[in-house]
Amino acid sequence: METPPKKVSMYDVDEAGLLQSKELNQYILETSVYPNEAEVLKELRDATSAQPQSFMICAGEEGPILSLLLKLVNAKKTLEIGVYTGYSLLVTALALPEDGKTIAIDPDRSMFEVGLPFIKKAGVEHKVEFIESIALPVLDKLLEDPANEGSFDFAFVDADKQNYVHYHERVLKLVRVGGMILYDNTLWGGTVAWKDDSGLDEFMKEVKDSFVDLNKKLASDSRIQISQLPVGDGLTVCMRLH
Ligand SMILES: C[S@@+](CC[C@H](N)C(=O)[O-])C[C@H]1O[C@@H](n2cnc3c(N)ncnc32)[C@H](O)[C@@H]1O
Repeated sequence: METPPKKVSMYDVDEAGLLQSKELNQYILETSVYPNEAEVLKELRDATSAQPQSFMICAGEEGPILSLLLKLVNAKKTLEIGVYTGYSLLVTALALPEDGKTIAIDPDRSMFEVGLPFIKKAGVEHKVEFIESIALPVLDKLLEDPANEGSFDFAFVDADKQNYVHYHERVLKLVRVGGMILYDNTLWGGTVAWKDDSGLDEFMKEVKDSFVDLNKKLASDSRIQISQLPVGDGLTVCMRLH
């Protein structure tokens, strides 16, 4: 019997990313990302590379766009779903004003502990409130207090991809009109455009289907304006319109 071809899994993340050109990806990193990356962010990225699931860290080229958008909306109060070792969290904390605050939710505190020394070193620990939990109950708890509605300027969603569609309804209530929600990985390695899924393992296929569904929903949601960027693994930027 023939051995079946290996299915594409989360561990097969290609360094070339969506560009499918390692050289071009490297060019972008070396030309515009790394020269402007804070030293402490570089250190956190290096420390994360020793972790067995280091592919989970957000793409280097996402840092600048995250920071830029946070500053554009004058973000002071933000939300992050999916912290891992805290790269995007540290980018956020560095972009917030001194009295800014970010609520960061993740059920795995051990990985946050890997990044915490760098957050402390950067002098931004006072801007971070880490909540050790899965996200949905925390969002529901926040929404129990009407004062939280429309009180966030910005949200970055980067966890538990199959639940993005459920996060959307909740996060949209928490973010103010004119505020932004960023959804990471929405092009899922380019697989959202694949006609034939037979090369994907079960998890990749399940997540692909949820992104195909989410992408359609976001594109037809009249409460937001979106731009889907081929940055990193696909980043959908949404602005709340009303
Ligand atoms: C892709 S990583 C986040 C990467 C991070 N934003 C960064 O910049 O490195 C996903 C994280 O989501 C967390 N996670 C998994 N399920 C979750 C859930 N239901 N709610 C919140 N976080 C969850 C995992 O523990 C993991 O740390």
